[in-house]
Amino acid sequence: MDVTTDRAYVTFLAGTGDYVKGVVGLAKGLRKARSLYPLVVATLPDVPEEHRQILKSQGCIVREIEPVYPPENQTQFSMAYYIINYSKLRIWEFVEYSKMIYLDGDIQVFENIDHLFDSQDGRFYAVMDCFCEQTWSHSTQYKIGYCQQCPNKVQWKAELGPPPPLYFNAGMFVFEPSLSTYSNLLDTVKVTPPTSFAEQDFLNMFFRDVYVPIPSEYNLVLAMLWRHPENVDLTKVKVVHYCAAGSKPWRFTGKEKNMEREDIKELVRKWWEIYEDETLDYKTGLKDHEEKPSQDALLTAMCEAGLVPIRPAPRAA
Ligand SMILES: O=c1ccn([C@@H]2O[C@H](COP(=O)(O)OP(=O)(O)O)[C@@H](O)[C@H]2O)c(=O)[nH]1
Ligand SMILES: OC[C@H]1O[C@H](O[C@@H]2[C@@H](O)[C@H](O)[C@@H](O)[C@H](O)[C@@H]2O)[C@H](O)[C@@H](O)[C@H]1O
Ligand SMILES: [Mn+2]
Repeated sequence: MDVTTDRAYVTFLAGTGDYVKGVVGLAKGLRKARSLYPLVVATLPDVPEEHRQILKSQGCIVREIEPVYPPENQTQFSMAYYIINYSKLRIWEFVEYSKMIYLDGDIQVFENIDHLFDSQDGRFYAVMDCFCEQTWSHSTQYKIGYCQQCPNKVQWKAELGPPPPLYFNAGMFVFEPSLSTYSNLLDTVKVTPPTSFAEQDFLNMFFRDVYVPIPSEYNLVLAMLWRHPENVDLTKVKVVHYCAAGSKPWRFTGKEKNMEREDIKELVRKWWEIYEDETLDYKTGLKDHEEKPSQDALLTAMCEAGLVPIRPAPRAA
């Protein structure tokens, strides 16, 4: 596995609430999955200093971003707080990284997915979403019972025009930061009327021509378990997205619809198992007085361990 320093995972944190627990869980999950890359946390200004310190103590790279707001509009977002999710667009400005994997704070990575960083450039990789939840009741798809997860179950009616293009869940995606893309995103969002799924709808429109669907094992949208169980093999799932109503592990009560399911309770338990595992806490590893190994010593150790990092060109004498 080539190790380069210009790759990283990135998540987004806003507010003074408990999503910081989600991000801590994600940082520990990536460590447990032995990912080779750091977790960058794009934080809005309203994230308290105490939360930033917690994230830094877990080895996260904390980067403050400014909010991004869509144009004024009377849109009813599917969830009122979705308006802050437009701020995710700031991550395209993190151009010190050539490739990043975005993960929502309510996602857990249970198996290593570093290989996604080797996917072909110039594409936008994400998992297809599902239109069957109540959150989609505003949409034509929902009204006629059409879902891209089972396109033959209810045919898209020709009189409705072409079927909707493949649509991804924006809780996880592989992308390349770029100042030109960033500038284009911000210019376009200023003139794009907001819609129910906020930045998720916007990103689907923006990246429509380069979107490449990847298997649901990389972002299990929990509703798939009861909406399309035939499309889910839990034994293969690497990434779980706790986006169904009532499924956020750090505030789980089990009272909402579908939250009494044994598979849901097991996935929540697995999240807590990582969150509470102190052996997964970030350790600087070296006592302050100990000499940190030189870069060469680290690279030699990684070569010997078969990690075969890209060795920097020998320094000029
Ligand atoms: O109060 C909030 C709401 C959202 N988020 C971030 O925005 C992401 C998207 O929101 P959410 O996951 O709740 O949307 P869902 O996937 O459940 O629709 C979260 O995962 C967090 O990373 C946050 O930090 N604070
Ligand atoms: O701001 C819009 C959000 O839209 C998405 O969440 C939705 C979507 O997946 C629906 O299809 C589900 O029905 C719903 O439960 C879920 O919350 C993303 O996960 C999130 O990161 C963010 O982009
Ligand atoms: Mn989410």
